[in-house]
Amino acid sequence: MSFDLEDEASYGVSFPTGFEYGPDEGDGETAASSEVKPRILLMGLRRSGKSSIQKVVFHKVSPNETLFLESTNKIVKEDVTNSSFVCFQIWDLPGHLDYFDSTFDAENIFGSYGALIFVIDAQDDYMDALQKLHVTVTRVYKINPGIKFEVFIHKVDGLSDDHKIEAQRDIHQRACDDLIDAGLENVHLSFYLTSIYDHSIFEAFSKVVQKLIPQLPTLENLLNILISNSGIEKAFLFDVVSKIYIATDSSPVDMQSYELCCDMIDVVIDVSCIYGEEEYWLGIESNRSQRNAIGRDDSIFDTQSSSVIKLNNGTVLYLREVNRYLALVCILRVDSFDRQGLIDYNFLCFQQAIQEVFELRKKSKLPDMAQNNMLGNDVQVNGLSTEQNHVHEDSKKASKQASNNWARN
Ligand SMILES: Nc1nc2c(ncn2[C@@H]2O[C@H](COP(=O)(O)OP(=O)(O)OP(=O)(O)O)[C@@H](O)[C@H]2O)c(=O)[nH]1
Repeated sequence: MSFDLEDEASYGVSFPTGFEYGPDEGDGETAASSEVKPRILLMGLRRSGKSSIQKVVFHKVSPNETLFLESTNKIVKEDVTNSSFVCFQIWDLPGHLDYFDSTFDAENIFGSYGALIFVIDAQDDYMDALQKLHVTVTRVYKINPGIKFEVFIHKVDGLSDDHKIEAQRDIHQRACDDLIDAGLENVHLSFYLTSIYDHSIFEAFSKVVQKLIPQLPTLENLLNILISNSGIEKAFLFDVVSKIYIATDSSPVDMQSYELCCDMIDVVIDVSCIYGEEEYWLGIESNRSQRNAIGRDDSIFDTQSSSVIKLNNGTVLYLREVNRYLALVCILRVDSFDRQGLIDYNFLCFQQAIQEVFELRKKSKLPDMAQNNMLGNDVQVNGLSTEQNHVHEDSKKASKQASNNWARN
């Protein structure tokens, strides 16, 4: 598939300042800094790939550069505060330590609202990893029954398709059997096949992060309204820096569409680095340095910016910035794009609705929620805590108000 790039004017591109995570404009204290953030814990045996995952997804390190990463020796904590919807901490927990030992405060490590990602090296003998997974899940579940357990069957790039499916089936079966034997049949584990060498790691991380966003149903709903009124086939709301999609419409996601949208973000970032700011375009050495260079000056940020890529199969990729960190990437037929005015109008309604949901989030009480989880008192309704349900109900109202104005296709 070849890219038919439109003229340079359509690359009115601009991306976040700094390409580093930080509080959103106008957030002040409220959204990012003052609250207890959900926590994503990366666990697994030594050399299973935990640090590599974090580096590739959140630091734009290329997969090959992880080959010689040194073993992590202590818990490494990092804040990811990239938009009002996606604020969390990632903790990389080295594989050789026993966190249930009295030297660690397990209640503190595992007691927060969030997810535990257990990474299993699928290229290695995974029996020890399964044993460790079992011990971890049983202990952590006692401390924090609200935590989400996610299992990454990792490094699958080295396996044939048949092998991948067989590994997933076998690991799933064994892990669930062990839990049933321990009387923990209600504990839910989600499994993902991942590799840092393709988009699967971004896809899996997207799904993990989405589970931590209480407004997800509202965002999905807004995207559904947007695509049905605008003749769009598929739309993703991306966190641009990490290429995690924080929401999509409710039609199924096919990997190829997701990859295309990720590639578009890469193209747009690269072009904006080259043409967005004169002083940088000569000095660019690699993708990474481009990304680091991109936001040293606020001047390349412009909320009006957008990009169009026409593919030679009659499909158009359309990207619009929603706010400093989020971008909407849509896939549509070229004839639907004839009505770009309507799409742009509906996009403004969508942006407005997102803004309102975003305002509501600032008023939410995540610290209380995290506290409740820590004590194991949280009441869960439909997988959302009561506090999350309030946020969801309020944001549903906001999105409904904003979406009344949308134009029909
Ligand atoms: N083939 C392949 N190798 C990977 C993948 N992810 C990580 N690796 C390699 O696995 C090795 C170990 O990765 P690390 O990220 O250091 O592992 P870790 O789990 O953080 O290890 P500790 O810090 O010792 O707990 C590195 O050489 C990585 O390049 C993957 O998806 N595929």
